[in-house]
Amino acid sequence: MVSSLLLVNDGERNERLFYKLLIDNVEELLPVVYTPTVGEACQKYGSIFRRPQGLYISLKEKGKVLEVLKNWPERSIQVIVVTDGERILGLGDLGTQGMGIPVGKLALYTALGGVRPSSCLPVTIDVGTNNEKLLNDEFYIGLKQKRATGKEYYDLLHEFMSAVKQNYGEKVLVQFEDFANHNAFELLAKYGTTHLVFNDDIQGTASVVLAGVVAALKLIGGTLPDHKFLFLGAGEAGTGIAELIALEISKQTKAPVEESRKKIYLVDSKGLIVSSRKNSLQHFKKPWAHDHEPVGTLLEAVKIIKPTVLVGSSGVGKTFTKEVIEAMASNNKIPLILALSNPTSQSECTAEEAYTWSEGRAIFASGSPFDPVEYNGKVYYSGQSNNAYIFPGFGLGLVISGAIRVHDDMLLAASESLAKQVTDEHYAKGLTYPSFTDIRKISANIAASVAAKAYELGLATRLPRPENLVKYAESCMYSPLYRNYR
Ligand SMILES: O=C([O-])CC(=O)C(=O)O
Ligand SMILES: [Mg+2]
Repeated sequence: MVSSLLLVNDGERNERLFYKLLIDNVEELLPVVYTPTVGEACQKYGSIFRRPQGLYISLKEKGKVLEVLKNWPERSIQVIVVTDGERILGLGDLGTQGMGIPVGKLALYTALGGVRPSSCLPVTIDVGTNNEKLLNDEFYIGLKQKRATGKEYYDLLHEFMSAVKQNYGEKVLVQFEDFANHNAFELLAKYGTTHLVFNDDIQGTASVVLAGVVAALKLIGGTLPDHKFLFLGAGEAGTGIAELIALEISKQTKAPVEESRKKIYLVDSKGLIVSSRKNSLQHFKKPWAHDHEPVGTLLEAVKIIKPTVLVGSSGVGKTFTKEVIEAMASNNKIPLILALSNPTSQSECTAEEAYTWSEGRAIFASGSPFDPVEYNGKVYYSGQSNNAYIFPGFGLGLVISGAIRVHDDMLLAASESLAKQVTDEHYAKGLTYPSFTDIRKISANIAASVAAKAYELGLATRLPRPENLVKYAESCMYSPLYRNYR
C-alpha cells in the first residue's frame, strides 16, 4: 500500500510515463491514484509529503492571493480543482492534507479527460482545521488553528475567486471539491452567476447517479417517473442527486419540479425529512420536507415508503444493514441499491452484502470499487457510481467550447450521454455503467454533448462551432506519446 501512496504522489517524476501507465491500465490503477487509496493518502499526507503538488493559499496570504497565484510556474490554466479540506470524501476534516483530492481529481482530468497536465492547477485553501489530531500532529502541514468561519472565511474565498478571474480570465473552470455542506451550496450559488464553477460533489455525483438509474431502467423496468427514491444522507450528494432526478422527471412528465420532488424522500441523522421539521432544516433540505408523519429510522422509512431505489449518500459506512437490504428485497423484485459514500470504509454496505442479503436480486453500484462477488455459484459484477465518469468529460466539454457558465441542462446532457454508452454486454453482467477501460472515448462523447448544450444555450465563446464535436473533443485531448526522433 505504501507503494500505492507514493504512486499517488509521483506524477511529477516522469509525467509522461505516469499518464501512459495510468491510461493503458486505467481499470487496475484508478483505485490506486484515486478512490479509495487517495483517501488513505490524505490521511497520511503529512508524513508522506515530499514537495507541494499544488498551490496552498492560507489566511496568511490575505491581500496577496493574486501574487500567490502568479507564483505558479504555468501560465495558461484551464481547470482548477479547489478544496478547503473540511469534508474529504467521507473521512471528515483533514485540513490541508486534503490536497490529495485536487491532485487526484486533476490526474483524472488528464488521464480520463485529456486535459493537458500543465493546464491543471490543484489548490487547497487553508483556513485552519477542526481536526484535533492534526492540530496536535508535529507533521501537520497546515495552519495550526481552528477553522476561520463567517466573514473571514468568505473574504478569503472571494479574494481567491476574484484573483482567479483576473489572472486566468473567465473561461477557467473552477471545480469545488469536498467542501462541507454549510459552505458548498453557498459558494456554488454565489459564484455560479459570475464564474465558470462546478461542484463535483453536488453536480458531478448527481449526473453520474442519474445516468446509472436511467440505464438501470432497462433491467428493473418502468420509466423514471414510475420509480420511488429513498436517500440516506441529505447533504451535497443526496440533495444534488435528488434535484437532478426531479428535473429529469419534470422534463419527461412536464409537471412542475415541486410535483416531481414528491417521488423522492430523504432521511438524515434525525430521520425522514418532513414538513413538521421545516423550521429547523438547513435551507438545502427544505425542498424535500414532504407532508408525512415523522419516521425515525432508515429501516422504518424503507418499510413505510417502499422505495424502488435506495441511495446512500451520508458519508457514513455500514448503514445499509441486513434488515434494510432485506426490506428492499421484500418490496422489490429487483431492488436498485446505490452505496455511494467513499472511501470503501464508508460504503453503506459491501457488494457481497447487497447480493447476499437480497438473495442475488439487487442491482448494486457503489462510489468506491468492489471486486466481483460469487454467490450461489454465480458471479455478480457491480458498477462504480463515481463522479469520475462525469467530471473529466464534463470539464473537457466546457473547456473546448469556451463555456462561460455551467447550466443544469449540461449536467442532464452529460448524464444522458453516459447512460447511452452502457451496452448489452454491460447489461448482461447486471452493470449500469460502462467500463473504465473505455473512459477516454466516453469522456470525448460526454464532452461533445456538454459542448453542444453550451452552444445551444448561447454560453459557448469558441466560434465558429466545430461541426463534429466528438472529433473535435478527441483532437483536443492530451496523449502521453513518446516522440520518435528517427
Ligand atoms: O472522490 C470520490 O471518489 C467521489 C467524491 O467526489 C467524494 O466522495 O467526495
Ligand atoms: Mg468529492
